[in-house]
Amino acid sequence: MTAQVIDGKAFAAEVRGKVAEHVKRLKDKHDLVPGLAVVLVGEDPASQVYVRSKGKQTTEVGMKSVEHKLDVDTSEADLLALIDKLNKDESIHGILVQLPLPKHLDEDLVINSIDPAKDVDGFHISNVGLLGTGQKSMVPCTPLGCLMMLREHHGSLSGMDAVVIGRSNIVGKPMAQLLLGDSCTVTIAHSRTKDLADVVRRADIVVAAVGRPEMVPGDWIKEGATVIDVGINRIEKDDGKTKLVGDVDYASCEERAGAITPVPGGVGPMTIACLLANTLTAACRANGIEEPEGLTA
Ligand SMILES: Nc1nc(=O)c2c([nH]1)NC[C@@H]1CN(c3ccc(C(=O)N[C@@H](CCC(=O)O)C(=O)O)cc3)C=[N+]21
Repeated sequence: MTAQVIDGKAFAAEVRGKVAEHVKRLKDKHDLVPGLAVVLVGEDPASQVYVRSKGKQTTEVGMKSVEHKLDVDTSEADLLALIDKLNKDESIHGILVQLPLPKHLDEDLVINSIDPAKDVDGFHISNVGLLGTGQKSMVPCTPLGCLMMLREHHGSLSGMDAVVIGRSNIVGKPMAQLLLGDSCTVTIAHSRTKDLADVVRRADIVVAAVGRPEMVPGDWIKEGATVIDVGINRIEKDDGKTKLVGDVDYASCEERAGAITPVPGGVGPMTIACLLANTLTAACRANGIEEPEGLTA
């Protein structure tokens, strides 16, 4: 079997189109412009590229984009003061603090100081708890993007066997919650899992989110399974140039899977599209306006 390629880039463009339509409606009907603030501490070049592309896409869908670039040695008190200011700013509906933060800053403390209603990353403990209990929450962007692609491809996920490889708070755990919410039988595997190959071989859906380049070989994949590759790893090729690869070995997995997301052009673009969708959702909720369908879990 040769897998159908799930085109995350095209799907993300569709999602952004939907977001843009709703943003226009908010402006016309309610004179409301959703605003997203992105906070970047330090000058990691990869983060800067990512923040720039978020800012550009935010403006393109008609929303307000604000970037705060802070010095790498910014104090915790100063960062918390900025978040407090953004929490109180009525023109800002979404706040994203780019992770990871420099070592001297307490990530949990910082994330939990964001108003949960503006926590468009869905990382605040209160959103984590709401998601875990099946209540309305802000849903983390990467898992939400994966869920949207799975629903689009399969329709219903009910009763499917799903294996999530990776147990991070930002992808693995929330992904498992979302799949459970859609009635999958969910296994969370990780670096200590015994017989990982056998666990993965049972899966109708494999979500790879470990951050290890090409670690899932094709012979772990059940014939016809759907493979969602969350990894974005920059590796050096033999000729000294670099390229982006995922957490699965694409060439061999593609031969066995029924469907697969590529890297780049898969989960990555959907993550940013979902960030915009979450900002729109947050703006609607903050103003008691009915939120659009199909843009959240
Ligand atoms: N609070 C917080 N929230 C995040 O969501 C967050 C974060 N911090 N820190 C950094 C990571 C990374 N991340 C990416 C999103 C999209 C692409 C993306 O669109 N990638 C393109 C390729 C880009 C390229 O060519 O380098 C693709 O996969 O096609 C990449 C990386 C979100 N992150």
